[in-house]
Amino acid sequence: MVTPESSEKRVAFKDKVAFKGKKVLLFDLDGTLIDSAPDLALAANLMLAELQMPEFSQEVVRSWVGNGAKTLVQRALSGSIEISPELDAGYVDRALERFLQFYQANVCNETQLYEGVRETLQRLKDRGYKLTIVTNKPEQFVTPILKSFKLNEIFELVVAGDTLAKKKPDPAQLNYVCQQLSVSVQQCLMIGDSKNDILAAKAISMESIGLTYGYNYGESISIFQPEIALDHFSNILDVLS
Ligand SMILES: O=C(O)COP(=O)(O)O
Ligand SMILES: [Mg+2]
Repeated sequence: MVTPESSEKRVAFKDKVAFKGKKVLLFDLDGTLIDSAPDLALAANLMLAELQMPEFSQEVVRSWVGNGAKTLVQRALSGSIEISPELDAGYVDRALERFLQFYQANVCNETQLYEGVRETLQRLKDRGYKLTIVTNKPEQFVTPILKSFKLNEIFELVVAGDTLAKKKPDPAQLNYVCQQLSVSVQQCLMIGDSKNDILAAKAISMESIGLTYGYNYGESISIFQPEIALDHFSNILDVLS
């Protein structure tokens, strides 16, 4: 869906490059490069079934993705995006262990790259940009997914949800990319589908692109005011030189 705000910005940026001086692109993974919701929902429902708890549709699980595996498990056990304060920590840990096992076994069953992702990444790399991943997904899943899509070589750096002590919306992972690749915040651009991506970027005044097709808890990404909101991954080529 094109919101009035994103249409206006699209018109403003039409026929000209919107982002200048960028060297490094930071891509979110789930909901940006890959649609992983079917496999996340499967793993969550296998865990819930084992615990004899109600299962949820893929659409509902999709709206719980974005803050890493543990939060997803807590939301599934609560049956809501709001985590129940009554959840026992030991129970959550045991459920999480099972979720991780089920997800590991099904990490790339139905997960798909969004349309245009492979070609667009290659064209951006050919234009000289360094490509990186900044995801809240645990590292143990990121590597097999990238390998299964033969995308492990295209990224200069992968920062996963458990690489550092903090994850998005905290900007620590974004700062880490700047340090590791010796670039300034202004030379970087965060590209993601969720408010976590946009808020992390804003926290350090990094510019960002919001993608409208991913998982943002059922809300429009434009609300969080990325510099621009795009409906298709390949539109990134239009706003970068
Ligand atoms: O694993 C998640 O919760 C979301 O991961 P993402 O940061 O790649 O969207
Ligand atoms: Mg995401």
